[in-house]
Amino acid sequence: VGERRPSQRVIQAIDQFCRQKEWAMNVGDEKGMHHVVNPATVLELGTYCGYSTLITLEFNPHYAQLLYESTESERVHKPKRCDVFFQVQLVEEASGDWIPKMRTEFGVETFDLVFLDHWKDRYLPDTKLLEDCGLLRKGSVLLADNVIFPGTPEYLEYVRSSPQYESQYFQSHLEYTKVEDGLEKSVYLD
Ligand SMILES: O=C(NC/C=C/[C@H]1O[C@@H](n2ccc(=O)cc2)[C@H](O)[C@@H]1O)c1cc([N+](=O)[O-])cc(O)c1O
Ligand SMILES: [Mg+2]
Repeated sequence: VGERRPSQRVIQAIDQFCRQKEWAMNVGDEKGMHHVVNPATVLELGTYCGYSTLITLEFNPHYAQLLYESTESERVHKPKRCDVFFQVQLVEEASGDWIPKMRTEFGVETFDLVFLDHWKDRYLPDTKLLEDCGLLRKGSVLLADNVIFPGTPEYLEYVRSSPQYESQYFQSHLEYTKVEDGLEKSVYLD
């Protein structure tokens, strides 16, 4: 068990603070994302404090600044290797505006993993946008936080009833609490 990477120490400090001092809406250490296959191209919708970030969309300049400081990454278009294993590219825009630009602005063909953790009423429209823009391929994984609390009923209904997805619920708790919540993992079948 080697020395924790700086980013892991930051995560540990965030979890400790949110458990002991002040709750915050990070996906948290219990739900986590550990059961998701090892992705190469990841889109995160909703950076917040950068707890779980890779290519991430955030339009609140305050949260965006937090990410720059915690990962020494530069502003969008000048991706900087902020860790041995991945680049962080932060887009300070609304998901609905920028998903259609992912191919032209970043040369993304398709995403291996999309982590949905932004406004809950954006999960469904943004999923349909990703489909319409051809940014999902056979096997792409949508991982959605908060499908129980605060809840994303329309999104859940869609991915669970659509023949285009194989969907699975990972029961857990709302971060740092005993309230039920969980992650929905939906594999795009194309
Ligand atoms: O509301 C929640 N999350 C909304 C997150 C929103 C984040 O996504 C960004 N964004 C970026 C791009 C956009 O297009 C829109 C928003 C916003 O600027 C914010 O940083 C939430 C709430 C609870 N809760 O217990 O109440 C628990 C959770 O785990 C949650 O995730
Ligand atoms: Mg969340």
